[in-house]
Amino acid sequence: MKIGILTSGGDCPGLNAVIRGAVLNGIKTHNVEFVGFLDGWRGVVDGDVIDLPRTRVRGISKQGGTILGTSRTNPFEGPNGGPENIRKTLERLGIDAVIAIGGEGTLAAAQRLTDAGLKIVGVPKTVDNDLDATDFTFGFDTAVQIATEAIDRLRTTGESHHRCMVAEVMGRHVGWIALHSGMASGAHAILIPEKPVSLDQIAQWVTEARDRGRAPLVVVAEGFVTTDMEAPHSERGLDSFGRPRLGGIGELLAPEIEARTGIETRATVLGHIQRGGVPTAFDRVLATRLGMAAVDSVMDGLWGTMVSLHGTDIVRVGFEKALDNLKTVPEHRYDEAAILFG
Ligand SMILES: Nc1ncnc2c1ncn2[C@@H]1O[C@H](COP(=O)(O)OP(=O)(O)O)[C@@H](O)[C@H]1O
Ligand SMILES: O=P(O)(O)OC[C@H]1O[C@](O)(COP(=O)(O)O)[C@@H](O)[C@@H]1O
Ligand SMILES: [Mg+2]
Repeated sequence: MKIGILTSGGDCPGLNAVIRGAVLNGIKTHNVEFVGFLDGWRGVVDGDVIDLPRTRVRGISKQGGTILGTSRTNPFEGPNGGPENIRKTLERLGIDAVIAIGGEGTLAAAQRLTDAGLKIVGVPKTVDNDLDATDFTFGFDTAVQIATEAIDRLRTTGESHHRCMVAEVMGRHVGWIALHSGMASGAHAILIPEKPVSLDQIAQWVTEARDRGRAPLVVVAEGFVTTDMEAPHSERGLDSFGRPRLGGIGELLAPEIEARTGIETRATVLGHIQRGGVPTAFDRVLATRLGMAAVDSVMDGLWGTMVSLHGTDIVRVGFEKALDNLKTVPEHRYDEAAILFG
């Protein structure tokens, strides 16, 4: 048996650990061969693969990024796209099954291809931690760790200058990274997409913190909107899948906070730093287990399912469960964090 693996959509730390986990379990337990598709669905559509012998995955679980490359190619587009062409390409390459590692876009594509009869198993990937039907995704813990370290640094310079510091973190639709890094770093306000807040409320939290002698710290997710905004702030056009590129809400908030509070305010965007570099031990273990479990799912013929973390167990769930809803920050988690604001 030969399994093809791909990594697709935005990268995040832990992708290589998934690949290694899959290859080692496949070779040691099931005696299967592996190839890797280069650059996500692009490699599937073009039949662009590399062999993945055990030597190729040696020591990679601590490496950030993905040794296979990634892209936002739509597998249904182009002269070689679509299920029939892909089926022929897989047959030509002698590939029996595919493991697709990706987020909601990748899994939506995988679901459509599985519905058309292709043999695909998924591994959930999102640094934002917004996929439903899995408790955590690998990469999230690393992003929170990186963000927390960066915010701790902003804190000391903010304190020296008696400034308000605004740290902007990732989070297109959900505020998990902001919630966790904000709570870990003792933020005086955490602003997330799920909970629009007025500028006056933000200014009040900032003023309260200053009045207690603190240098106010605000953590904001890129997808946050104030109660006066209709859509998340976007100033850099669209990405290759046609979605607005977010980022810049921190710079928008800083002068508003300064005007309302009289406190000198600076904004910092953490950006892709949150997605780069070595994964934490937690993410390496989670990613390795998911990769191993994905191969077991292939051996069991569980097409159209993904492996997922449920408590401390790795379980199997249908793609539709993951795609039905976004995993947003629940009200009670926000309310709990808000006790610490101001
Ligand atoms: N409904 C869909 N049908 C087919 N392909 C899709 C669909 N949604 C997204 N894709 C493709 O899935 C890939 C990854 O999507 P994207 O949302 O960028 O990343 P992620 O998998 O991280 O969510 C892209 O190649 C995109 O073209
Ligand atoms: O710059 P890129 O690659 O378009 O990605 C930016 C986007 O990716 C995200 O990090 C989400 O990625 P995930 O698919 O891993 O959740 C968003 O927070 C951000 O808007
Ligand atoms: Mg996505």
